[in-house]
Amino acid sequence: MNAAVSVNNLIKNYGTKKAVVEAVKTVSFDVLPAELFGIIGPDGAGKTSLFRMLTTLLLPDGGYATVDGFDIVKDYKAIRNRVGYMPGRFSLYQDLTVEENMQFFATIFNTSIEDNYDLVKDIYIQIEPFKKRKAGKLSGGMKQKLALSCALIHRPTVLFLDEPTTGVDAVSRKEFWEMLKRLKQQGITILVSTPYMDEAGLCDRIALMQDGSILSAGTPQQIIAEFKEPVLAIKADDMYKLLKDLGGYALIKDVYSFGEYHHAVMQDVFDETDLCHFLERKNNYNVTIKRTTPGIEDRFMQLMKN
Ligand SMILES: Nc1ncnc2c1ncn2[C@@H]1O[C@H](COP(=O)(O)OP(=O)(O)OP(=O)(O)O)[C@@H](O)[C@H]1O
Repeated sequence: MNAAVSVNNLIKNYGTKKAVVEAVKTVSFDVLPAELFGIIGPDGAGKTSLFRMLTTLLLPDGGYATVDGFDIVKDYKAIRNRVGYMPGRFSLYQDLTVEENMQFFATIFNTSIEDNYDLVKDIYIQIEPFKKRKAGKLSGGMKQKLALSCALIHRPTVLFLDEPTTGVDAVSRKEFWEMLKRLKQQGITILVSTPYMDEAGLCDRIALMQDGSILSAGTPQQIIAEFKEPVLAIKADDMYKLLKDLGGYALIKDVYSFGEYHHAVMQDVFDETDLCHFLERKNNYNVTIKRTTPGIEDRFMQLMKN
């Protein structure tokens, strides 16, 4: 099957020769048609630079890529007609109403809301009651739905969503991912970037990105399976002291905060009772230790430290 997006050793640098920022460093990956592909990485990882190159808004400094079979440099006009792009910020005209924003984006692409209503209906219906309201006066979740509707109005084959759920409440985030699943079922290829690890599991495949490089790519299950060491979830009354003390235990390879627990990556052979006694001797109170299944975040931490 031909890839919907094919990225080969793509490079983006900013700045001058003296002070170069290597935002994207020889990145390669493929996305299949109708795949939901996530680029997962913290702020500054290079996600926006990558998306802006693939949507032809930024020229690469090296490598090449195709979107829907078209070259991102030579065939930029064809690509612009085929992709939908929802940037992290500023994609809407705040002074235009919901309806006017939709009409504006439809007009740019020489189409109309009516022509493609079936594609955006599910999403647009939720904001239609506010169609006379200015975009600037919408809640975060509603802005996000409007931005997605605008990015879809010309029926793109590939959709790029740059951190679409940043600053959006938990319920709207969940609804948003359900919308993405439905769009995928309609055959749209979706590339979505996010700093949230919990969203990685909702993608068909993901690439973990940091400092301009892809550290690992595959299905969420494949990435989790790369993590081989045993992990313990540990908590006590004073979590700060606990973290420091865990760092001094010989059989712990790595330890970091993880929600209400700390995660300790253990050597293959260890004894939980011995660890508990060690922590109690150091005056940690109400210590709880339990074996836990590693997730994508654990693998990311491991890759970042290597
Ligand atoms: N126009 C620019 N000039 C100089 N450096 C830039 C420019 N744009 C981005 N950078 C730098 O390139 C690196 C990658 O930034 P980029 O915005 O692509 O990452 P990101 O993963 O999308 O992060 P964020 O969510 O913070 O935007 C960062 O170090 C950033 O400071």
